[in-house]
Amino acid sequence: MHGRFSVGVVVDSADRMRLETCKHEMDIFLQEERLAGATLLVLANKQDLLGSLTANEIKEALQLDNITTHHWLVLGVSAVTGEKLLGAVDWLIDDIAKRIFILD
Ligand SMILES: Nc1nc2c(ncn2[C@@H]2O[C@H](COP(=O)(O)OP(=O)(O)OP(=O)(O)O)[C@@H](O)[C@H]2O)c(=O)[nH]1
Repeated sequence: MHGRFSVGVVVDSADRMRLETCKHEMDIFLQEERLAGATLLVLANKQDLLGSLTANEIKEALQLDNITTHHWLVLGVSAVTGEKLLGAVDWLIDDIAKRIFILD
């Protein structure tokens, strides 16, 4: 099921301390009624920094596998190198396109 929104969350993959807060905030906003059916794009940013958590580790830390109410994708990106940013945009366009219905 697709709702009207795509929600993007940018996570600082080099900041382990903040992940707990991030998970807590996500748990809260995913319960919002207006976001029912919204898709969730998690950008695990700062992949260029040595020692940052991988996209898979971010997925584990945020327990994304437990999210059954929303379609989600986690992508390891870097705002500095541009790594995977195009992939993120592609996914968003694809996701939005699924909501376009042509009535005739
Ligand atoms: N190496 C690297 N630095 C980045 C990346 N994205 C943002 N930054 C830098 O990180 C610094 C802090 O930016 P952010 O973490 O985006 O800022 P923020 O979360 O709004 O601010 P804080 O609350 O202070 O963490 C800035 O100097 C950015 O240029 C990235 O992908 N790689």
